[in-house]
Amino acid sequence: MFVPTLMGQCTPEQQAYWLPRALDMQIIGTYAQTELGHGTFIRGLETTATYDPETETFVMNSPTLTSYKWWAGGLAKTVNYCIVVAQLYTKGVCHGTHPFIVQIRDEETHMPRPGVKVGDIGPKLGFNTADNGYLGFDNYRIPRDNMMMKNAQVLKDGTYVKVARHGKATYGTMVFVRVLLVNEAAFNLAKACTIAVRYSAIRRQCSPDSEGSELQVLDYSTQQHKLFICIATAHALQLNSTWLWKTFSDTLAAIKQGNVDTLPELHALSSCLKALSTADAASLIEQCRHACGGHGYMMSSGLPYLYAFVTATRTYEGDYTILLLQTARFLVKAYEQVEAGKPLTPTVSYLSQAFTGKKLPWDSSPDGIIRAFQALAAGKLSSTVKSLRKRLESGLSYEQAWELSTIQLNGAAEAHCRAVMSQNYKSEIERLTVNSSPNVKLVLQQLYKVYLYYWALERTGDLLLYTSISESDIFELQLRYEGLLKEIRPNAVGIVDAFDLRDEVLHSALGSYDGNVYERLMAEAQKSPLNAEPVNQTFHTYLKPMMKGKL
Ligand SMILES: CCCCCCCCCCCCCCCCC/C=C/C(=O)SCCNC(=O)CCNC(=O)[C@H](O)C(C)(C)COP(=O)(O)OP(=O)(O)OC[C@H]1O[C@@H](n2cnc3c(N)ncnc32)[C@H](O)[C@@H]1OP(=O)(O)O
Ligand SMILES: Cc1cc2nc3c(=O)[nH]c(=O)nc-3n(C[C@H](O)[C@H](O)[C@H](O)COP(=O)(O)OP(=O)(O)OC[C@H]3O[C@@H](n4cnc5c(N)ncnc54)[C@H](O)[C@@H]3O)c2cc1C
Repeated sequence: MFVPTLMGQCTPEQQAYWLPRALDMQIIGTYAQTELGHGTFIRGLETTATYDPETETFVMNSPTLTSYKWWAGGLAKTVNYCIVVAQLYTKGVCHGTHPFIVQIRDEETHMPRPGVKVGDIGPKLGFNTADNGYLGFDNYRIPRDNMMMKNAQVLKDGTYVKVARHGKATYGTMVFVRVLLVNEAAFNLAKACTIAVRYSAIRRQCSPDSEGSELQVLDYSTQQHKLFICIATAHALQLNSTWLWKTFSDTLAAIKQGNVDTLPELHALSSCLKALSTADAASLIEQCRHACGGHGYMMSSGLPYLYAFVTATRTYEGDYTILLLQTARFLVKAYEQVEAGKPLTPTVSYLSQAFTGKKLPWDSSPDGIIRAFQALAAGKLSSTVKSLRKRLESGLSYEQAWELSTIQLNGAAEAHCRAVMSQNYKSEIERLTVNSSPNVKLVLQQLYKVYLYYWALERTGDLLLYTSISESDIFELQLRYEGLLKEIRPNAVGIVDAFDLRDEVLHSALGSYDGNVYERLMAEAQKSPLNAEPVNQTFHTYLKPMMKGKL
């Protein structure tokens, strides 16, 4: 995050100085925004940067315990510089949070600079190879030029000048990383399903009839139900990530031309796609672990590590709930635009036909299911706005009414995102397979149908509310879904092989290409330090005395 922030928040002159140093690794940096007391609410950050025109420096301070920076990766022991987000004061006025480049350690000795308190935050659920750190300042001075001045400037005399065309321009790095995280979610989920599907083809358990041989666990319908949605979702996330990257690049190009009109839509999309992709990837990676039974619980399966790594992505760079609420703000505005007969931006354009007051006629084709997801999102949005307005009519302030409606707002944003993801999944497959063989097309279509049927069956309650789906339609869809799993089964191992992930990348005794699961589990077990000696010294120190009654 250090380098993208240098790229996004510095003037060309600042970039010319800092970027080559960072890219050459002459300096190592991190992004220190979150504090002990605040992560989500950026405006509530407490670190201060007060401009002193006498010395043309900013004085950095951590006025409270809760103002200590907390979490930045590599901050504890590795980095010597960091980007610190602090409340800017000049001429006695607070101008809100701004980013600063701060040297925290000596470039030669690596000692913390006087006035800098830095350390490690301790062990975490995962990410323990990263030295996430804390950081505090005691009247620590940095040169005026170290304020990142692309979007706002403090002149030598202390005059504050706002440059950016958009109030949230300094949040740009977060948007960029949210876009990247959708790709990360796809990649890590692909790893987990490669491990679990390969293992399920090797693992045999139970025999349906007492005479026959035991079945590969991959042949059980319930195992297919657990795993094929993981493969389908990995593709859904990958294709949505490519699409989002293009949307991001287009918006960035427009902003460079001075046009910020598409930024709100990008923010709404990157927020909900980051939220849903990281949450889905984490829960499906855990599902892959369940699918591997006891051996999935071994660190050597690779799955616990993957889960611990990915579940953090649901929180960092904007917590799941918080980001869905950001999308909800955008959706409520879109609702108001429909009411006012104003045009809508592309990803919410479906709303213009959705508020008919009638249930959408059920159609079980893929296009029909996508329309049903859109109807569901529109229906939820409409009910949410009704709740919001009822609360306003009862005399509550907008903020109070909004807070009381946040459960519904999150539901509407999640439904919207699922509809967007489903639509993109389908259209990206169609676009990318124009010249593909019929077999490749068939397999990819089977996968996106699994995604659509799975989520339709997960949301039958909502579909009953907002579409004309009947009990027999649901029954028919369930049978179709179960049939599809059987069609995919013969190709399942080939499909995960096609992710083309090398054994070194999977790092799993269960998921290696050669399928030598048991040999690898045993070889990994031999690495346990407890196997280094036939009798462990704790036997003599504790067990034997206890057994002899001498403890
Ligand atoms: C394709 C290339 C592939 C390469 C692959 C390489 C792989 C690389 C792997 C990548 C993995 C990277 C891993 C890096 C490790 C990361 C470690 C983690 C780092 C961090 O976590 S850094 C800290 C992140 N912190 C957060 O995200 C905090 C979350 N909080 C917020 O974002 C905000 O506080 C807020 C949005 C919740 C609220 O902000 P605020 O109070 O200021 O705003 P309001 O709610 O009042 O809203 C006001 C209006 O502003 C709009 N808004 C808000 N944010 C944005 C934005 N970012 N952009 C545009 N607009 C924004 C709101 O929508 C409001 O608009 P409205 O019109 O008034 O409704
Ligand atoms: C592994 C890891 C690496 C990280 N790396 C960095 C880094 O490099 N740099 C950095 O600056 N930060 C980093 N972070 C911090 C991260 O960005 C924050 O933890 C994250 O943004 C969430 O903020 P928080 O911890 O303050 O959670 P909180 O906001 O305290 O959330 C706690 C709970 O309250 C809920 N909540 C909060 N506000 C509201 C609201 N308004 N409405 C409804 N519910 C609400 C949340 O949904 C959540 O359930 C990292 C975190 C982790 C876990």
